[in-house]
This record gives sequence, C-alpha cells and structure tokens, in this order.
Amino acid sequence: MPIAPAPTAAIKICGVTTPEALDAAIAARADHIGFVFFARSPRNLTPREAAPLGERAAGRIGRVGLFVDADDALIAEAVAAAGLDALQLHGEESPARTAELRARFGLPVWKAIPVAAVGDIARAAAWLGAADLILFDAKTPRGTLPGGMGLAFDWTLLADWRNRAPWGLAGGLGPANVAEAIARTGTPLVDTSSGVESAPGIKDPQLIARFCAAVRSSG
Ligand SMILES: O=C(O)c1ccccc1N[C@@H]1O[C@H](COP(=O)(O)O)[C@@H](O)[C@H]1O
Repeated sequence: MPIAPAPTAAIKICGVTTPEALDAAIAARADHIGFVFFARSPRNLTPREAAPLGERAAGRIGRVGLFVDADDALIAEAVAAAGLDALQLHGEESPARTAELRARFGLPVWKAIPVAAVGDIARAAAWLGAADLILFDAKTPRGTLPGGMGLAFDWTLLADWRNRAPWGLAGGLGPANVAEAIARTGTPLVDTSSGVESAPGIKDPQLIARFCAAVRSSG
C-alpha cells in the first residue's frame, strides 16, 4: 500500500504589494497571499492598488484581506476591488463584530489573537463560532503596529489550545525557524510577513521561496 506523504502546514505570505512578490508566492506554491488594508502599515494598499494584484491572483492562490478595526465601507471596497476570498481581522474586533462581518460579506473570517501570556490563548475561545480560523500572533508593544513586526511569542503557550478549531501561527516566522515552529506546535497554517522581506514592506522572492521550501521540509 503506498504511503501518503505527511501533510505540511498551509502557507500564507502576507503584505504582498507587487506582481513580483505575488508571482514568487505562487511559484513557491503558497496557499494564500495577504493584502494589507491598514494605512499605518508599510505594506498598505488602497483597494484601487490591490485590484490588479487581486485579478492576477484569481484562481491561482487564495486572497486574504487584512483589516484593523476597519469600517464596512473600506471592507466592501476592498472585497469588490481585490476579489477577496477571506477576511483577516487584526484589531480589537469583538466576537459579535467578527460574526457580523462574516454574515455581511459571506466570506470566511480569520481572527488574529495577540499572545503574550497563557491567558491570551484561552481568550480565543470567545471567537469560536464567530471566526472560521483563529490566528495566534505575538502581542506587539503599545503604540506600534498590531502585527507585521517580526516578533514571535512563546510557542509552548499553545499547549493549552489543543486544536479546538481551525487555527494558524503567525509572528516572527521566517525561513530559519518555520520548520521548528511547525514541529513544536503542530500548526496547520503558518503566516509570515516581515520574515520574507529585505526591508519593511519589501518582499524578497528568494526568501519567499526559502520559506515555502522550509515549510515543506517539515512534512
Ligand atoms: O503586515 C502588516 O503590516 C500588519 C499590519 C497590521 C496588522 C498585522 C500585520 N501583519 C500580520 O502580522 C502577523 C505577523 O507578521 P510578521 O511575520 O511577524 O511580520 C502576520 O499575520 C501578518 O499577516
């Protein structure tokens, strides 16, 4: 009987702003790319800027729109312009707001949960039933961006999670540590932004390729 290859984690490359980065993610067989709709981010795109990238990605890779406490008007514009396949909420969105957006846009919603201490993992339970996927990310210092800072958290805190819902791991992941992160946490999805950049907001195609190869080497 043939032995099936061990499944590896799904891959999201976040903060894509150029056709070159998008093509690198597709060539490296990533599963999703992220478009950031958050003005303070060095990876910010307007819906108009995201539109040609969304068209180029259509049917080739999943398109996730990242929002931070955004209003409905921005989300609606981004969904229509970039043809988003999922929404990632990376701010203070409550479980009720998360469920509301899922119903309003009819798209899967990923909710980022900032983690610094064990109680932060338990907090995620409030979003079960409201979010389609829980994304654990490192809590960032007050006054900085709520993500995309290349900061990792203590992965041993995830021992309390026990796969209670679809989930993923983000925060400080790069080619050098992603295989270890998968081995230690068993995460079914990894998400990276600054770990595949040469400078904030500048994606490096070679780092994208190395990241995806490192994920596959963990399978
Ligand atoms: O990428 C950004 O600029 C960003 C801005 C605001 C919120 C989240 C953001 N990115 C997300 O943060 C995590 C971790 O990023 P990193 O790999 O540590 O740089 C990831 O989910 C990004 O999608």
